Amino acid sequence: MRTPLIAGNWKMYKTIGEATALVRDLLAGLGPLADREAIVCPPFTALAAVAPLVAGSQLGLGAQNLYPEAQGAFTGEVSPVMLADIGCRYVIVGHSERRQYFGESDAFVNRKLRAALAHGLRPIVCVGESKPQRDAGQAEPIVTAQVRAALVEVTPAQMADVVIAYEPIWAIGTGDTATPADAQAMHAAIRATLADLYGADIAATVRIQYGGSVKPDNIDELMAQPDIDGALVGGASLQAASFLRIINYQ
Ligand SMILES: O=C(CO)COP(=O)(O)O
Repeated sequence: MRTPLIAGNWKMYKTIGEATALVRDLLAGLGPLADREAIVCPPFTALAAVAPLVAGSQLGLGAQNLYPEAQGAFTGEVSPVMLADIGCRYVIVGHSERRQYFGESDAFVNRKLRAALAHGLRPIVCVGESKPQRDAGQAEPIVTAQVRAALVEVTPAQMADVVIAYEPIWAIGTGDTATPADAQAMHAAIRATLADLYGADIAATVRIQYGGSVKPDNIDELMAQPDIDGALVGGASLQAASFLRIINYQ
């Protein structure tokens, strides 16, 4: 019912030359993807070079951020219209690095998510707790509150295009991944929140990815969990061999 989505978030890595080389390697190594979807999210500067390479291929394209207006005097920003124009289908919103380093609030993340939807992009909205929050037993209320805040004024019909990524902050870039059981518990709590907001039928269709130190050696057990519908992969998406192994999870 839910087609798992494996997404590579390249963050601030890869020149145009490095990006196109990686995409060529991925395309060369990718077998048929019957039961799953795979995308890459390069930095803005590489999108135009990567787009024609992946067009018509099995690899989809996403961006890492957007500004929630179609156009205007917003120096340095990139609009959803521009991302759709360049060939993006997905866009990451609310990554913890943006919340932490660029002060993005829940309300701003919600604006971005709705702007993405309004322009035909599928938002991948990131939620996740910090280590002190987890240690204080607050992980679940914090994450489910982030989900509710991100989805303010999002209609049931629009939920078909929304992807949620649970990324515990303490697991990002640390090698310290959540256990499959802990990740599953949080994914189930997120799905229960979606059921509360939209009903069980819609909640059952929304894809919830796990992110945070996803590697070739832990992807299989993560994907075996019933509520884990894909992965948002940082470091291990920067090399073709490791990302291909993750895409080809068992
Ligand atoms: O933040 C992440 C993906 O958005 C996860 O990064 P790592 O896979 O490098 O931990």
